[in-house]
Amino acid sequence: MRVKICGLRSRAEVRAAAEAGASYVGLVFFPPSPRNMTIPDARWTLEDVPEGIARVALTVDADDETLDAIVGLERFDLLQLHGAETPERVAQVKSRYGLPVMKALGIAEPRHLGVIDSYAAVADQLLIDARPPRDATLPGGNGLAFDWRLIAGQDWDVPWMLAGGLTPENVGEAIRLTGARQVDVSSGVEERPGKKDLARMAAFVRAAHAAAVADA
Ligand SMILES: O=C(O)c1ccccc1N[C@@H]1O[C@H](COP(=O)(O)O)[C@@H](O)[C@H]1O
Repeated sequence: MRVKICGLRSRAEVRAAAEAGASYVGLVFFPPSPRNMTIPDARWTLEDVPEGIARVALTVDADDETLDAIVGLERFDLLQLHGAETPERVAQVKSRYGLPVMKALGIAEPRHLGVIDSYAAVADQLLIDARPPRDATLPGGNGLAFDWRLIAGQDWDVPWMLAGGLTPENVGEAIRLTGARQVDVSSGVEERPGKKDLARMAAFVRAAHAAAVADA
């Protein structure tokens, strides 16, 4: 079981996520988000991440100039594209930067599963998230879950992560229903938007690992 904790905003939060056992730590580069990270602050925030933990940069329909600045920090191992990027754009980003790319896809109904294969053909990983409401400011990080039965028994040609409204309380059931081997959380481990709750991060990782062991 691999856990990603996203929307971290300080070195203390990154350290706590690592100590809790996260396999991925994520920073959000999206100004409307309460978890937004500036490029200069990211360099310092990720200065001493332990070896073996993947550092993820989350962007939303970012242009090349923004991605150049983020990748130029030389701090990231994985790019998470969380906007309306097409499969062509995913392929372009992957080849321009030579970093693995994880494409986030929002689902709410069976018909939304249809596009996933075209992204699996170009992305290194997929992140299956809840589809945000039409009037949402953020395309993710809304603490919104989808009906996990939609993807029960599904698998794709590349590794995938389950996200959307996960919490220490529900992640076990989500793993049991979907068979996810990787899970991602942001708002479910916060004390308020943009501020992580260190005890909830640890509880989340414990619950995810317990469900994976129970499943094995
Ligand atoms: O967290 C954000 O602010 C955010 C902003 C823009 C796009 C995605 C964002 N977060 C990602 O959304 C999912 C689910 O989050 P949550 O656990 O439901 O709060 C997760 O991948 C976050 O990384």
